[in-house]
Amino acid sequence: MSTFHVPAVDISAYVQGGTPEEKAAVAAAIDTACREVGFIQILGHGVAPELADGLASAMDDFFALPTAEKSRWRRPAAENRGYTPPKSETLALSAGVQSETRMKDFFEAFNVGSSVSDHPGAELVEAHYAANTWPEVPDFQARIDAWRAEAARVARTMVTVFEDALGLERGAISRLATHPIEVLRMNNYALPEGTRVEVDEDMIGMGEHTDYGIVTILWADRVKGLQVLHGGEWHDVSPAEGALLINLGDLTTRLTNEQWLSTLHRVKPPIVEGTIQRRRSAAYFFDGDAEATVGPLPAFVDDEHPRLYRDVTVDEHIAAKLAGSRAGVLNAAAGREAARVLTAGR
Ligand SMILES: O=C(O)CCC(=O)C(=O)O
Ligand SMILES: [Fe+2]
Repeated sequence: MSTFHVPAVDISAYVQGGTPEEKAAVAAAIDTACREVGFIQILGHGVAPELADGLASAMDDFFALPTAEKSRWRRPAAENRGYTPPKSETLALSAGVQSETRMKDFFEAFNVGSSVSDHPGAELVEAHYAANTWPEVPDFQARIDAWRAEAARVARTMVTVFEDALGLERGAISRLATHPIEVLRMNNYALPEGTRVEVDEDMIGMGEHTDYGIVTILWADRVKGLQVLHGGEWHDVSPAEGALLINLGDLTTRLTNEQWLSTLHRVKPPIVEGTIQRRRSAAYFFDGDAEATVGPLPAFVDDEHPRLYRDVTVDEHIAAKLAGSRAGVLNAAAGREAARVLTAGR
């Protein structure tokens, strides 16, 4: 393929308190990366490597359990929590793309997120803040919560960088996230031992989609499989040692009136000796307050740049996306994302 690279940006000036000049250089690099790619490797994020080890080992412990045990932790499609067995979700439907021939995505996942009890006193659209359930795996919750807290910190730092990079006043985006919908989706891409894969045509770990919210903080192991769409072609991405990937979600596309685009991505783990090579990732989605209204910010609308999106609540937007991925209802409101998918090669 081509010489595509995911840009790498060291954000330590924002993490450790750099000079205004150092911060301006980071913000400028993020602006370029967001305009050109929308997927970035972040260095200098300050997350201790042991926390990533803890996350990965917690995932290994859970996904190694027998299917019947894992299935005890299934939750209704309307609650984005708990265990998702393989082939129960179809991410392409969240992006408004119908896929008639292809089987459902083969990833399995375990989801946790912020709950009503995390926001005492706030008036919440409760459907987005369901309680977590925790499997009986020793230290599972402690390992996951330690990661989640740091992912949340990095997400908030990125929002500050975004505000600077876009020339917005502080708070222009963060005011939309005072009690944000947050989900950590831990993904395991594996087929039962001995499953032979003869044709890879329809074999998709996770279908093409854009993430839904403001920003995603993505930990991934270094097995290939993640692909991003750039310049009409799919490109493999794996993070450098110690880097975290971040990518823009659709709410940021809407806020910036497409100055910055949420990047389409999908997962096709490698086939080695006739079977899928196991791969793991954990996506932390930072999605904004459910009742907040999101539309193009005034700074991005003028005669040459008419509004491309009507105002929506985060609730409305996320619910339509989740109905696509989790409940199989094609998201008719994702016309602009679907158009981008359809112009891409498969
Ligand atoms: O597995 C990956 O690297 C990406 C996962 C992803 O895109 C998601 O969970 O939304
Ligand atoms: Fe994603």
